[in-house]
Amino acid sequence: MSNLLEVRNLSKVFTSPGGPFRKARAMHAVNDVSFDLPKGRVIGVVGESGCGKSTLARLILRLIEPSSGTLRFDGDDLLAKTSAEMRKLRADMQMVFQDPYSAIDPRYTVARAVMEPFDVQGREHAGTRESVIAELLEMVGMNAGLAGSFPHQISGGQKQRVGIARALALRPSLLVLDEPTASLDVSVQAQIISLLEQLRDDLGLTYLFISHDLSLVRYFCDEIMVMYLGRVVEALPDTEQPARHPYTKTLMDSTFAPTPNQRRVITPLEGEVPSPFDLPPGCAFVDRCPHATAICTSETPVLSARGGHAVACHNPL
Ligand SMILES: Nc1ncnc2c1ncn2[C@@H]1O[C@H](COP(=O)(O)OP(=O)(O)OP(=O)(O)O)[C@@H](O)[C@H]1O
Repeated sequence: MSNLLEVRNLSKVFTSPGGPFRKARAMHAVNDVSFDLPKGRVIGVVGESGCGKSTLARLILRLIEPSSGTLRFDGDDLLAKTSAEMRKLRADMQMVFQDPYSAIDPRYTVARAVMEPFDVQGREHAGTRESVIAELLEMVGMNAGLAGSFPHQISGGQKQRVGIARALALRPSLLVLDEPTASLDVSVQAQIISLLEQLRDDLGLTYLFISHDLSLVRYFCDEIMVMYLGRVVEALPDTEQPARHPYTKTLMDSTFAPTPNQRRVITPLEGEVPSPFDLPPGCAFVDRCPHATAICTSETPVLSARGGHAVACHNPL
């Protein structure tokens, strides 16, 4: 299986400017992340709020520029592309957001929203505008009669279907799904997940699926990357693997749900996430880790693999 996406040592540092009473500070929102996404696979990226999931997504689509690292998409060096080349390439790599309508003018009808990618890219489409709109709406399980509706006239689930139709309009091969169901009711969440599964099969799509919800990621994805404060701390080659990183174990223990429509109780992790600006020396998880030993406070563990299962921990389980 060839790789659609290859990410190597990708980092993003945000700096906060200093002032008369404050030093300038740097924060590694994404820190030395490497992975391959083979064509047709679904990799889930999971972690608590602020761990860098959305920043990783935006870096991959080059919506923001990395501080260092390399990105290859279908064999091409993405970072060597000019902005005009990137604009064309973006047709092939699309993003679905948690709130699809945050990026769409509220005065747009459903029809205009799903056709906007053609207008922005100046692309021709096969068939009449009406037939393309009908086809896109059908693809996401929406009645063509809703084409003339405005966002306030349709439900949250329908809005997300419009967001997915928009993302599919130019027939991408990669979809980056950033918490696509997080703002939806549980039953609607399950419908959107099954739509995404069906689209993956029908269109041969490759997904990077970002979520804070490990049970959903385990249900939906082929592989899982667990992020903690900008770093990948564990990469599981399949969803049945037991956790080897104590952080992943805690996330797994605090959730249960064999399917997305059987909801779960989430027990919050104990202890504070350290400030991303003042990372302690050693492992960033040390203050919350029941297995920490002296080395964990002094040496940052590197991600190392055993049988395709990688973990960054001095005392893996
Ligand atoms: N443009 C920016 N400027 C400065 N800091 C930023 C910027 N974007 C993100 N950050 C910081 O980078 C860190 C990672 O944020 P990011 O949004 O990627 O996390 P996340 O895991 O997606 O969280 P959430 O699920 O809450 O969106 C956070 O500490 C955030 O405050």
